Amino acid sequence: MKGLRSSWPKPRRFDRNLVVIGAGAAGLTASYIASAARAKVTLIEGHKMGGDCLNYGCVPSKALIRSATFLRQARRCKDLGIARAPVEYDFREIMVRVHHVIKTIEPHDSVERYNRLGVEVIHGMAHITSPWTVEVNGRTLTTRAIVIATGSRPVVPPIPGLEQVRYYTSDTIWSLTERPKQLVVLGGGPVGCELAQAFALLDCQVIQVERTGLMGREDPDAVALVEAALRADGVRVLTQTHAIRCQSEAGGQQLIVRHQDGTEEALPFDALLCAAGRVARTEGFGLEEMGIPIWPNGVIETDAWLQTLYPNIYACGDVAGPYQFTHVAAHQGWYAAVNALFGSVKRFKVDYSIIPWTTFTHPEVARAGLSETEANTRGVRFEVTRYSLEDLDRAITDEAAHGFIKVLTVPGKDQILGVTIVGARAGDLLAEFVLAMKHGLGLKKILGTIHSYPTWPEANKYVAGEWRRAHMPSRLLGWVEKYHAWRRG
Ligand SMILES: Cc1cc2nc3c(=O)[nH]c(=O)nc-3n(C[C@H](O)[C@H](O)[C@H](O)COP(=O)(O)OP(=O)(O)OC[C@H]3O[C@@H](n4cnc5c(N)ncnc54)[C@H](O)[C@@H]3O)c2cc1C
Ligand SMILES: NC(=O)c1ccc[n+]([C@@H]2O[C@H](COP(=O)([O-])OP(=O)(O)OC[C@H]3O[C@@H](n4cnc5c(N)ncnc54)[C@H](O)[C@@H]3O)[C@@H](O)[C@H]2O)c1
Repeated sequence: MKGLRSSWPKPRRFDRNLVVIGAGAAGLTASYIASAARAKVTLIEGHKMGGDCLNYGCVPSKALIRSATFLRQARRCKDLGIARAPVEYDFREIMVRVHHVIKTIEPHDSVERYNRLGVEVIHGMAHITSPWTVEVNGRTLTTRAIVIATGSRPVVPPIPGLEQVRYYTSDTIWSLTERPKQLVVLGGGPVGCELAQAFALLDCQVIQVERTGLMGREDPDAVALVEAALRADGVRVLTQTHAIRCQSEAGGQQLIVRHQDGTEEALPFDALLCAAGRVARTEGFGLEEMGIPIWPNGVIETDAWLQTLYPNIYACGDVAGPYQFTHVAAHQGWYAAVNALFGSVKRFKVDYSIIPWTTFTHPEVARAGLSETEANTRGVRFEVTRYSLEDLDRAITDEAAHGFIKVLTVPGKDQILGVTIVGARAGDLLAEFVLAMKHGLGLKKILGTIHSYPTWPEANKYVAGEWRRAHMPSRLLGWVEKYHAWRRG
């Protein structure tokens, strides 16, 4: 390692303790932590502060989903005893609102806010020129350590003819001002499912094409509920279907797909959304020249401390993997900053033990820890406890009594190995399990906690109750029964 670094001249002194490249969730957190620790830190952003999450990802997608959810509720007003709830809307106005939401959140990630926190922010494309130097806007900054937080970009699959048709990615779909009449969504991951459902509710005819199955990482029971909900909202879901080519003719644009049985079909569209995954941004800013290795899945090779090949260059967020979530990027940002600044004294391995995530379809799917499939693949022994949200009072009053909580525990113990929740408020319900798992609290502790009535989190207590019922101390209960009989005389 030392040898590697010695091929570059080391500055005699450094202008900064840390240079962070990229102002998404990972880079913002890393620079915030560094300035809070009184280090001299510069954050370089080549495009928009807030990165993907604010500008093209979580924020616009959740804002769009909110409008779509309102339309679903209005259309199902009879379920709530309301005869008619006519709604009128303009697609353009909904997109205006999406951008308004971005603008409202923008100050949280702004240059002004970070300047106030003590972070120097430079707008420009950074280029790493040595282990201790970064170039931006023709200036060379010297630094003790570097954090790479350059994120990821959407994959555009190599489908013949794609370049000749009107296609969008999550980077560009937010520029729509007119509703596409027919939208083809390519991909059945979280982006594809969330957006296919939202656009269908906004009265687009949506066809979703997925080469395998929807939401491949999730519990099959959860996926079945989401797939049924997508269909009920009007999405034509085509799984095990391959995109063959795009064609543009006088009659319009088409995606030719091949179904599992080998038949081909032409799907007409006026917009096609590529939601086929995201790939780390690793090119064009010095990694190649520095020989920083990339794993076969495209992310920068890092160790348990997020160090790259060069011990003073760290990577975090989507560019480092293994997850692609805002909260994981922020979590890693803390480790990257702390290890970069204090690693020679004490360093911390990133804790990936309990990673939660939620896909914001309707119903939501929320996960932490192992799924049944993962536990089986890894040979982990487990018991399953299930609670149906159909029995939850609050879900019934909300006319949303669908879904379940599934908890995996160590056989004979209440220790939680994993949780999958499907339902209207799954993402919120998950938080209690994440806290329990993180701090080693078992289902008995959740059962012993008062949950206010009638709330959704009561479901967590009820699933713990199901576990308890299945693990009653039968011998003791036999004695207790005899005791009561004796007391009756
Ligand atoms: C549609 C969609 C919905 C999503 N919804 C969710 C969700 O609900 N929940 C969730 O947890 N995650 C969600 N995600 C994923 C989430 O957006 C990402 O995991 C997260 O943004 C990653 O943060 P990051 O800091 O690693 O990268 P980014 O946010 O991509 O930030 C990287 C930044 O680096 C900058 N940059 C790159 N190269 C350079 C350079 N050489 N010099 C200077 N700057 C550079 C880029 O301009 C960018 O601003 C969603 C993603 C999409 C696409
Ligand atoms: N709620 C959330 O937390 C949330 C929401 C959206 C995105 N994200 C993050 O963003 C990342 C990217 O999401 P994504 O959905 O784009 O990616 P993904 O990798 O999760 O899913 C992409 C899907 O597209 C399919 N696919 C790829 N090429 C295809 C082709 N040519 N034809 C048909 N299907 C094809 C794949 O089989 C896969 O199922 C995810 O990893 C996720 O972590 C998170």
